[in-house]
Parts: sequence; structure tokens; C-alpha cells
Amino acid sequence: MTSDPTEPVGSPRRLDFTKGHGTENDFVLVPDAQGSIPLTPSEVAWLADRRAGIGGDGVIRVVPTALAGEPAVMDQASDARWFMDYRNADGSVAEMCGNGTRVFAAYLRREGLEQDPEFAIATRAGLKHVRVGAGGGHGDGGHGGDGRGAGARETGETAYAVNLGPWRLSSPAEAAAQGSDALVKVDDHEAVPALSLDLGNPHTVVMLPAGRELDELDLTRAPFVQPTPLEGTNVEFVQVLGPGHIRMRVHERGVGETRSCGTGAAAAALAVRWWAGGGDAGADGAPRDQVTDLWRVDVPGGTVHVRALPGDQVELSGPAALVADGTVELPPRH
Ligand SMILES: N[C@@H](CCC[C@H](N)C(=O)O)C(=O)O
Repeated sequence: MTSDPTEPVGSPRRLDFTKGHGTENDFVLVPDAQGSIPLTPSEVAWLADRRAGIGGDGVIRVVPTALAGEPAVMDQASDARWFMDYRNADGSVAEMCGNGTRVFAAYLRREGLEQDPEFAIATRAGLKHVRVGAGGGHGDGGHGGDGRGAGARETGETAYAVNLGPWRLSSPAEAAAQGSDALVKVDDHEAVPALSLDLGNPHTVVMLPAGRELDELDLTRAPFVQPTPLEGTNVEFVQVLGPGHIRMRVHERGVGETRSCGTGAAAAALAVRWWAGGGDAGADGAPRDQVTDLWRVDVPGGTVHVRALPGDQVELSGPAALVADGTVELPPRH
């Protein structure tokens, strides 16, 4: 998705910002309490630039839901005070960001904009419900007491669990018939079958083929996905380490390789679970008790947990950290 706001010529603008990350998927947050900072794609790309700007995988405008300016988002205003206006590093608009929801929640809490331990945030993919201090890891049942759940390092990070809402296979009939609905080719190797899932944003999950090392994949270029999704896709490469435990690397739409992707971790766990027979369709007829609902997902930037919930809902949990605050002067518009 790409937005195309008018870019009026004007004098340089000063913006307050906060830098944060969730398992090293990092974001520049821009508070916009009046809904009056319509960042253009080039301004977003500049803010996300690691050399000329602040640097991040994405930019998140923190704006009152009622002032979002997008009817489908403003419809959520009675349930969520704040809208996570998410943009990728290249300036394109995305519907959702799993790690971003936790960092967004951490910002709302720190600023006193949300005080309850549970609240909803508005996104382009609908309402997302957040629980503070919910690690979600194996052993704590998803209700970590001290706020430092699984994946939270000793750096002042707090754990959050977010219900990412409903997910679905993008092409259920094709996936049921073949176990896959796409082919993905990375570097110059052969194309591998993959599964497309919709987590509010698009994902294509690839099981690491035998003989290939996850660490050796060249993700400096976008993997070739066929059929080519019109809106692009995020591509996850998965290695199974044990029951309920996977490793993942991701090439994100609008960014490139990132050190973590929350919706991608959920897509990866759900794809592995589905391949194991855990889909509602019963894929290969394997008994459901052989299919776990709780996954540990290791990513280059840390660990998150994914929990499959009834009704095709899925919960993501992991840490969020706010690491810097500052003011920046945007380059003048031309
Ligand atoms: N890193 C995010 C996903 C961000 C959006 C994605 N690049 C897209 O374009 O869909 C996550 O944690 O989910």
C-alpha cells in the first residue's frame, strides 16, 4: 500500500520523536496529538534512514483515533483512543506491525496516555487488544507477573501480549489441495513451496529446504515470490528446532531484512502448525493433540512467543523498549 499525500512546499518542521524497538525491530515514533503531522512518504523514508535521518525499520505516528483521517480507522474510536499509523522504512503504508503494537503500547503507557494494564489500539487491520506484563512464554501461562516476560532482557524492557486478531490462509482451497500456494526463490537456488497467510498484512512462509542453512540465506535482495502478490508480501524462512520451537529470518515488504517481525513470527508459527495438521481443515488428518498452540519463535533480534487462540485468533507476546527521545528537523519540502 502506498499513500500519496500532497506535499506542500514549506519551511523546515521540527518534530519530537521517540526511538523504540521490539526484539530489535526498530521504529521512530512521532507523537501527533492534534492529527496535524501528515508525514509524506519521503519524510518517512528520511526519518527511517540510518545515515541521514534517525533510523528505523518503520515510522509510527501516534495519533488520536478520532483524528486518523481514515474512515475505517475512525470507526474504531469508541474502543481505542490511539491509532498506530504505521509506515515502512521506504515510506509505504502498512496495515499492521506486530512488534510495533508492543512498542506503541509501551509509549502510550510511559506517556500516561493509557493507564490500564489492558487496552485496545486502532490499526488499519482493526482493533488490537494489548495486555501489559504478559510474557506469553512457556511456563508462565502468558501472564508474567513482573512485566518481564519471556524475551525481555535486563534492559528495562517490558513484556506485552497483543491479540493480533483473526488470521487466515490467503488461498485455503489451494493450500488444502497442495499444502502450499506459492513458490519462493531466494538467491539463485531452486524455488521452494510456500504458504501465504493474512495476519492483517500479507505473509509468505517458507520451510527451510533440506541442505540449506538459515544463517546463510542471502536476504539482501527480495526473495522472488510466485505468483507475485499485487500488494507485495513479507517473506519468512523457518527452521523447526523442536516441538513448539522455531527459528526464523524475514525479508519485510517495504524494508528488507529485519531482525524481527511480529506478524511474521505469528505467520511462521501458524504455517508450521498448519503443515503439522493443526489447521481447522485438519490438513493431513493428524490428531490435534500432536499440534501445539504455543510457540517460541527465535529471531535474530531475540525471542517472541505466539499462541494460537480459539476462533482463528492469534496472540503475540514479547518485549518492547523505548531507548531515546529527541527532536529532529525535517528537511524542507521541495
Ligand atoms: N515488522 C512488522 C511488520 C511491518 C509491516 C510489514 N513490513 C508490511 O509491509 O506488511 C511486524 O512486527 O509485524
